[in-house]
Amino acid sequence: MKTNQQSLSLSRSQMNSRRRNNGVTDFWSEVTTSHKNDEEQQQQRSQIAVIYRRRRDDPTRDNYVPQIVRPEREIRVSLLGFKRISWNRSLSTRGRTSISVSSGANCRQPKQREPKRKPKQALPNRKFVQPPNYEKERAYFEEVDSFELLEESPSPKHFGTWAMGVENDQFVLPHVSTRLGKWLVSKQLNYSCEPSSSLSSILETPVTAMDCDFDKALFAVTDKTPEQVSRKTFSSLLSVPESSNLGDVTVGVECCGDIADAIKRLSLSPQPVSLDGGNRDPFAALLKVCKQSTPTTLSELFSQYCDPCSIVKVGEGTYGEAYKVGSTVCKIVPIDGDFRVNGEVQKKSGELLEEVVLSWTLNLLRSNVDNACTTFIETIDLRLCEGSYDAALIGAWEDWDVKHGSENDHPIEFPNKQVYVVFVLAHGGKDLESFVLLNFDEARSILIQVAAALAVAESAYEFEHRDLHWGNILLCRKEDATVMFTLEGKQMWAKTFGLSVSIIDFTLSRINTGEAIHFLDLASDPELFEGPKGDRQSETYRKMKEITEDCWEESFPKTNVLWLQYLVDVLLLKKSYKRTSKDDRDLRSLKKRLNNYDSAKEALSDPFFCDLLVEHACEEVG
Ligand SMILES: Nc1ncnc2c1ncn2[C@@H]1O[C@H](COP(=O)(O)OP(=O)(O)OP(=O)(O)O)[C@@H](O)[C@H]1O
Repeated sequence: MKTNQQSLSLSRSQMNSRRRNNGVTDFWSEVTTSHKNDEEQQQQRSQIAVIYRRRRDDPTRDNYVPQIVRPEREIRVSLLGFKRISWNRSLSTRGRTSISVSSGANCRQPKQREPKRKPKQALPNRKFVQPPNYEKERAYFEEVDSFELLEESPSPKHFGTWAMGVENDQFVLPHVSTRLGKWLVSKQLNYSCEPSSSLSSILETPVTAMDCDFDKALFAVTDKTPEQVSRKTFSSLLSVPESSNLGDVTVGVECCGDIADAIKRLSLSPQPVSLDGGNRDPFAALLKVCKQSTPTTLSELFSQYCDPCSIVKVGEGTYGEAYKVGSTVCKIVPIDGDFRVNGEVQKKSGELLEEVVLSWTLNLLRSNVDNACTTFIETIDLRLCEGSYDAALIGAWEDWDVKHGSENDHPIEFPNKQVYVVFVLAHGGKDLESFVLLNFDEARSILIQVAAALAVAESAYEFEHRDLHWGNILLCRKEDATVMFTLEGKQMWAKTFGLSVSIIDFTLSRINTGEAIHFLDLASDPELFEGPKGDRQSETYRKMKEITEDCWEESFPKTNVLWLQYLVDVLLLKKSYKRTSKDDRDLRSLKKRLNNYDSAKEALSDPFFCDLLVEHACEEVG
C-alpha cells in the first residue's frame, strides 16, 4: 500500500499512467517518465494546493444545491488540478490518481485512496505469462521505431481551451432540408430498397422517392417503444416544424435545385455548416434531435428498458458513465453545468450535437449498400435528461466502485438541475483493455475487423476515428465465424474466430456526411498532445498532429493507419495470449508495412489480412 508521501512524489505523468481497470501499471509510461525533474514535482504540488480550494459544493455558487452529507462516504478530487489534462481522458492513459476527502469535513485533507484490490494482470493462461523483459522491450522499440519520427511534435500553434472553441459556437449540423438529408431519411425508413451509398448515386436517386420517405418521416408517429424509436430516430432529427426557429435543423421539403448545385453541396470539400447563423440555441436543437419538448428524468428513461434495480454500471470515461440498462448500455454524459465533473469542464450542448450527428451517420453504415459494416456501435436512442441520480443508479455506481475503484466523482454530487445526454447504445461487450484474449487468431481478428470497419467508413464518409485507444474497442464472443463488410460495392467476410468487435466513442472523430464536415478542432486542446513521451497512445496523438499539421477539418485517413499501428503495439506489448515468436514477428513487420499506407483502405490490401478475408460467410468458428 502506498503512503500519501509516496504517491505525491510520483510525477504527474507517472500518476496519469497508472492503470485503472485492472490495476496494471502502464509499463511504457513508467519507464519513460521515471526521471521527471523537481520542477514538475513542484508544479504538481502547487496543483494540489489549488485543488484543496476547489469546492464543487460551494454555497456561494449560483446553482448551489445542498447535498446530503454522508460522512462515511468519500468524495474523490482529482490530483490533476482544475483541468485534467486532455490526453488523460482516454482509458489507456487516464489512470487518474485521486485523493480522498471526507464530504462532511470543512477542511479537506488530501488522502491517498487505498487500492481496492491488488494489481492483477488479466491473463488467459499462466503458462504463457512471461515476466517483463525490459531489454527485450527496448530492443523492440529500437527495431520497430527506427523508421519513426525522431522528433516530438512542435508545440501547438493555437493555445486555447476546449471551452473557447465552444464559445465560438462554431458547431455544425447538416442542412437536413437538402437532397442528402432526404436520402438519409429514406435510408432510415427503407432498409431494403435504397440507393447506393456513394454521393454520386445519391444524386441519381429520384427525388420523388426520397421526398416520399421524407414526408413519411416528417409525419412519423412519435408513440413508439424504445425499439421502434431506435429504427426511426434519425427522422426525429428532422421532425421539426417548418415554423421552428432552429434554422438548419428545420425541415423544409425544398426542391433540390439544379444538379450542379446539389453536386456542389454534396462535394467533399470542407464546407462546415454553422448553426449559429441565427438565434439558435444548441440546447433547443438537442431537445429537438431527441424528440422531446423538455428533458425527462433518468429513471423515467431507464424504466422504459428495465427494472431500475437491475441496472449495473459497466464502465466509465472522463465524460461518460456507462450502465447496462436491460439489453442496452446507456452512456450518461452530464452537460452544460457550470462546475467540473471528473476534473473536466462539462461539455456543452453544441459539442454533443456533433457527437450525435456522427453517431447517427455511422448507424447508417448498417444498412448501406456500397459501404456497409456493423462494427461501429449501434446508437439505439438518444435522450436529454435532467435531475440528480436516483437511488438505483447511485447503488450501481457504488457497486462498481467497490469492485473496480472508480476514478470519477461520486454522482451524488449532481444537483437537481443537472442535465445529461444519454446515449442508448447496443451492448458491445468488454473493452480491449480488460478483455482476456486467448490466442493469436483472436488478436489478428481484432486487427482485420478494425481495419475493415475503418476502411468502410473512410470510403463512405471520409471517417477518421482519431481516438481509437484500447478503451474504445469493445469485444464479445459470438457464434458467428465471419462478419460481413461491403467496401465500395464489394462484399467480403472477415474471420472472427468467435470474437465480435465494436468501435465506440466518436468524440474526437471526423466525418464528412457529404453535407457537412463534423470534427473537433484539436488545436484548441494542446494538452491532448502532452502525454508521456514513449506512451504509445500519447505518441499517436502527436503523430496525428504531424500528419494533419494541426488542421483538423481536413481529411487525413492516415490517422486511421496510425491507430492501427497503435493497435499492433497494444497486441504485441500490452496483451498476453498464446502466441509464437513467428506471430510476434508477423505483427512487427505488419507495423512496419503499415507505415507505407495512407489509409485504412490501403492497409486492407496488406498480406497480413489476406487469409483473414474470405469471399463467403462461414458457418463455423475456427
Ligand atoms: N456500448 C457499450 N457497450 C459496453 N460498454 C460500453 C459501451 N459504451 C461504453 N462502454 C464502457 O464505458 C466506457 C466509457 O465509455 P466512453 O469511452 O464512450 O466514454 P467517454 O467518457 O467518452 O470516454 P473517454 O474517457 O475515452 O472520453 C468504455 O470504455 C466501456 O468500458
